[in-house]
Amino acid sequence: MAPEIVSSSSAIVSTGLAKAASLPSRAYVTFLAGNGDYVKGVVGLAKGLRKVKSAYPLVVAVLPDVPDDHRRILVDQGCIVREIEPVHPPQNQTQYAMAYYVINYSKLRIWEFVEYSKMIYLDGDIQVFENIDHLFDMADGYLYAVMDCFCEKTWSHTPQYKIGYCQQCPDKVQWPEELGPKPALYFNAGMFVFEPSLPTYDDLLSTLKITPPTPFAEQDFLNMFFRDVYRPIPPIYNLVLAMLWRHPENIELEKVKVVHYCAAGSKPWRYTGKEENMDREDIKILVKKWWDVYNDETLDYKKILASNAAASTGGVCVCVGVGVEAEAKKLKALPARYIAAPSAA
Ligand SMILES: O=c1ccn([C@@H]2O[C@H](COP(=O)(O)OP(=O)(O)O)[C@@H](O)[C@H]2O)c(=O)[nH]1
Ligand SMILES: OC[C@H]1O[C@H](O[C@@H]2[C@@H](O)[C@H](O)[C@@H](O)[C@H](O)[C@@H]2O)[C@H](O)[C@@H](O)[C@H]1O
Ligand SMILES: [Mn+2]
Repeated sequence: MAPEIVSSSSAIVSTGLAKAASLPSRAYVTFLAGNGDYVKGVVGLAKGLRKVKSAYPLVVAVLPDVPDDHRRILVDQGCIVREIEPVHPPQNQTQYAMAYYVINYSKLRIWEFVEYSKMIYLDGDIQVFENIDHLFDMADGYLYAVMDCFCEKTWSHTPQYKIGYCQQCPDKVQWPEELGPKPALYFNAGMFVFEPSLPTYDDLLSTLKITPPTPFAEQDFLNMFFRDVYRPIPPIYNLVLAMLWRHPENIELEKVKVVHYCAAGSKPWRYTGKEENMDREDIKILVKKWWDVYNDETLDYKKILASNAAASTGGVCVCVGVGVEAEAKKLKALPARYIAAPSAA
């Protein structure tokens, strides 16, 4: 039987708490497809956000093919599970950089989550090691994201790769005039700060219908669509791992807050250390850091619920869920009606 989709209770808590304290309704959001092992990435992300005491919940946009047991796991970790319909790009002969990228167009559904005024999208293969809630306070009207790197083989189809040009070091190889204007700044779509909006959502989907797909699928499309409102933020907010060997001069690892395990072979839950660059000491440290959070049972939502319930006295708020406990502390005790716990399936 499908688990109770928690958005009813946790959303009440998060929006209820927001209304109670007139906090803007904000949330982190990630995307989960299939019945494979990416669910481990999302569990790790939920626990990571809890460890850094984020004040906002984690919404998980799941495709219909995400099985009930995986949804239950996410609900039990305090996530707000929202089912979305897939988004299919126009029929095409495009060779995607990775064949599975075609499912990533479904990320576009998150612009429809207008119960939130601002959201931070994070891929399921991302971990947040330091609190980034302050990014929600950046000016409205823009899409904020970290610039990508064009130096990996995944970019070998592009002119910039062929001439050795990368926006991370624009002076190393000058962009030749004969290739036309220099490419606009290009962001990695594994992490971005955005504002859900129905007009934008409708515009995204109608524009997609007439846009021939390209190798980086929805990432290319989002860069084209938001080109005029994209604002770069520092790489500490989305360390694309390839930066460690492609542009080490741009990275101060000890200052990095968010790590994106997107390099081939770097997904912690699949890590063998055998692929190129995966035997680097910094990669081994980052993979261990991910596992330390994933295996930390004190970060399990259910354990927090149980210890809160034991500690709570009548009338004191037991507001839990990814992020709301921090919010609850801020708001002091609220009437017991804000007790949040996933309703039984
Ligand atoms: O089988 C899959 C493949 C991808 N994803 C989601 O789509 C995102 C983008 O894919 P991925 O991170 O593998 O792309 P990369 O950043 O490595 O290019 C993942 O982080 C997941 O959130 C998923 O849920 N299941
Ligand atoms: O569907 C396209 C994907 O494109 C991006 O991943 C790429 C990109 O970062 C390249 O620059 C790297 O070389 C490559 O390794 C990495 O996989 C996003 O991380 C992902 O969320 C998703 O949008
Ligand atoms: Mn990713």
